[in-house]
Amino acid sequence: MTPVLIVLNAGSSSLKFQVYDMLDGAEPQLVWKGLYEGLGDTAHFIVKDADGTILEEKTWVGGNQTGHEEALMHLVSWLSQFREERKPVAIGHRVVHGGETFSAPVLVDESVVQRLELLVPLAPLHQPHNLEPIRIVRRRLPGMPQVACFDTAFHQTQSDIATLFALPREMRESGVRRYGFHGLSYDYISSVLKDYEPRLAEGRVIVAHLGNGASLCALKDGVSVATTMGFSALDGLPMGTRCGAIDAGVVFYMLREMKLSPDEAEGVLYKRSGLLGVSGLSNDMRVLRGHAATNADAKRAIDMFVYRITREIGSLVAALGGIDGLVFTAGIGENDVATRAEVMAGLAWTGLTLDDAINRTGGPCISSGDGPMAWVIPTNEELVIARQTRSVLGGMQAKLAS
Ligand SMILES: Nc1ncnc2c1ncn2[C@@H]1O[C@H](COP(=O)(O)OP(=O)(O)O)[C@@H](O)[C@H]1O
Ligand SMILES: CC(=O)OP(=O)(O)O
Ligand SMILES: [Mg+2]
Repeated sequence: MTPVLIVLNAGSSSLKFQVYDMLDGAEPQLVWKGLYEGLGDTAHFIVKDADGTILEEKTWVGGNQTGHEEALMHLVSWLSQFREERKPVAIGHRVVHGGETFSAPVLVDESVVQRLELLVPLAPLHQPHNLEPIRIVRRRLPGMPQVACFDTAFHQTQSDIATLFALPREMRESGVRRYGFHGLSYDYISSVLKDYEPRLAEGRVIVAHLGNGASLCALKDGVSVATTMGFSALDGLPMGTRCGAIDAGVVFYMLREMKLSPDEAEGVLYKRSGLLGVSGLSNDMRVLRGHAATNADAKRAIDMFVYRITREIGSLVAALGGIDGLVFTAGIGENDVATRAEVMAGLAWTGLTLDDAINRTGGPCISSGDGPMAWVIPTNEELVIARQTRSVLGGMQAKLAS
């Protein structure tokens, strides 16, 4: 019987999962991956094997019959058909915010859950949904070890200066500082750089995680020295529906002059801004690209996205004192040929030169010449969660044995 790890990444209406074989000493091996989406409404389940072959699909019509709890229990029952071969031994979760308290993955107990709940206001779009399956598992599968893996933890290597807001000291002391996110993705990219180009693993590399959420990270010798997201996942680059960095004065104007409540203002910044807000059309780059030739607002949204990425990369080049490599990853970074080409064009001053033909075929190396290199590297946040979960469990077993 092979022990397996379940990796969960829960969103507001979706639950992504992956199942990994845990063989002694080897990298966790992906066995199944799948998704529940449309939770709370018309829910859809799909599961594939490691090669991407669809094993099963199912749709439920039934509103509150198909929430996160039902999805999780359906997953447990789906897995039980393989109980002769594979036994779940732990669950690893993506938790977006670890705050000041958690600088590494942690075994979940009641006090951990309580401390993570305090961070909900810092990541309202993510944290409540990340915590929900943790609570459900504690109730429905008591005794199942759970490990929380944080998007913030990878950035703990940053200097005090890089994480400081220019606010009064007592604010910093109460945890108001830059944390940074997408750390599970940056951890993965950092871990595979040597397989793509050994020089990058020791160089000055900027990783562009461009998905529905988007940020940049400056890596030196594989560790984070600066990033565009700050206190919350609202900072930095504009995103699918989030505004990215804006003048804090805009928020006061919304509250005082436009008479928005704090909740309404938060809704505007998190859910109605970014590519969606500027285009008035969609948060999805595929849709915007499809309309850009005929719809000026779609084009404007894309141009703003590219402009801001290019500017922020310039800022990280300064933080690193130069650039040896640029990596594109996540939904847009991995798939949108035109975004990569446009960002690269804006960075010609760094010596980055695009190989147009290779960019069209997806890379992996999309640069030419002797200057800095550019790569397309698919991210794998779930594998990092599996690695971290296993290492926490290993530590726990070692403790029990001693
Ligand atoms: N083929 C594609 N071409 C261009 N953009 C794409 C493509 N596929 C996905 N995307 C973009 O990637 C986004 C999803 O990225 P992803 O990294 O999966 O985000 P998240 O994990 O935050 O949901 C979509 O909203 C869309 O903008
Ligand atoms: C932290 C964050 O923005 O995550 P996502 O990209 O999944 O929205
Ligand atoms: Mg993501």
